[in-house]
Amino acid sequence: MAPSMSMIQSNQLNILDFVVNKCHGVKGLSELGLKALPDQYIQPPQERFDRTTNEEPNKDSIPVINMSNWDDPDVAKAICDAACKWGFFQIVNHGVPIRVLEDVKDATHKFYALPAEEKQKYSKEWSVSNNVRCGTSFSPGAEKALEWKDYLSLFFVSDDEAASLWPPVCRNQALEYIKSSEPIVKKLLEILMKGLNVKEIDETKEATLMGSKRINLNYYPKCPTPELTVGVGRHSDVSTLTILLQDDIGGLYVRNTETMKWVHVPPVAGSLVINVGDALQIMSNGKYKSIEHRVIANGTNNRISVPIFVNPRPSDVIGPLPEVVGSGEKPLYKNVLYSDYVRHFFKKAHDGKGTVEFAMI
Ligand SMILES: COc1cc(/C=C/C(=O)SCCNC(=O)CCNC(=O)[C@H](O)C(C)(C)COP(=O)(O)OP(=O)(O)OC[C@H]2O[C@@H](n3cnc4c(N)ncnc43)[C@H](O)[C@@H]2OP(=O)(O)O)ccc1O
Ligand SMILES: O=C(O)CCC(=O)C(=O)O
Ligand SMILES: [Fe+2]
Repeated sequence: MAPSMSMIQSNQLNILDFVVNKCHGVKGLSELGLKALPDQYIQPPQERFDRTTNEEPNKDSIPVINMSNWDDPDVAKAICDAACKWGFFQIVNHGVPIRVLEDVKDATHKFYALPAEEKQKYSKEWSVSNNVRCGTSFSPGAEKALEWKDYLSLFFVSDDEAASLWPPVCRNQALEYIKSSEPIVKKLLEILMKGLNVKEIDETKEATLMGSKRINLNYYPKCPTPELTVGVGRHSDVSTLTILLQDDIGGLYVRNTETMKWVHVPPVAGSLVINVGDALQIMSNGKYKSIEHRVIANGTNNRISVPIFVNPRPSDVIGPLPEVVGSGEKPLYKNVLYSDYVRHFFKKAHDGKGTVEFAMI
């Protein structure tokens, strides 16, 4: 039987079964036209976002950096400064064609427009590979309150694997976005490494910095009571760098670690948001910051975002780079197997900056 509003009101609908197991996601819930948020999504008061108390009043903003002259020392300085202070910046004139960005946004909408039964083929239960996973919230089994977000997560192994396993409606667009962002990723890492006195990125270092990639297609549907829930709870990414494409709706907030208030990352047409992840914070011995961020739920609009997580390979051991701690600086982090680190991240609910404690000395 197709679910209806009255089934929800009379508690006949098993929300978790509908959203998680049947793969309708929160998009399916939103499209039922709910007037009230199901209890499972009600966050504790301290995790809700109240603009009057949480938002940075002086509108301090993360930098927008023009990459057209990427060899300019001022550009390199702006990038390293932003990575130290904010852990976040936006880039424009980055060399990724606007058409590629538009195509991957369209493809994201097309994927989420598929019937639930089609999306279910990629769910944890049915997917033929761990590298392809459609889900909702973050870690529903570990969360006290769910997050108002659906996702498709694609771990890139090879073009051949993507061709056979990734959903046809978004496969080529996701691959093209990954491929065409590679030059800017390399350039950013080269600049950031120079800032740490790493003169050359040899093959081993390149693999540890950017040897694996995961792309997520995130969907945040319109929410009946957005002030009671979150799109994504407070977390830092476990990547080396994240390259995030957002649409024009807005809602991503970054922690200002000086004031502890939250700063909005406004959509800038044609831009990409770059953030430092935990792996780079660890490798840089804390010089570059993997900053806490969150996404609010929206009562009026559906929103999408498409992050590419650029990571070490799962089999890499990461720790402070010898170039950083070689001159006697005290290491803040121990060496950890990257897949252990990521598994630790995925097995708990979002907990702000909690994950990095796993690697602290
Ligand atoms: C989804 O909402 C998110 C996601 C994020 C992500 C931020 C990032 O920075 S992602 C970059 C992570 N790096 C990598 O993926 C590269 C390294 N990968 C690995 O080492 C492995 O793929 C692995 C992650 C360790 C998984 O290994 P494996 O043992 O083969 O796989 P499983 O047994 O299936 O997974 C273990 C555990 O993790 C959960 N999980 C796996 N993949 C995902 C995923 N893509 N999204 C969510 N959860 C995932 C899986 O359910 C398992 O948990 P169980 O409790 O079910 O056993 C930031 C913010 C967000 O809101
Ligand atoms: O949707 C966004 O703007 C950010 C999503 C995010 O933080 C993530 O997927 O790790
Ligand atoms: Fe994130």
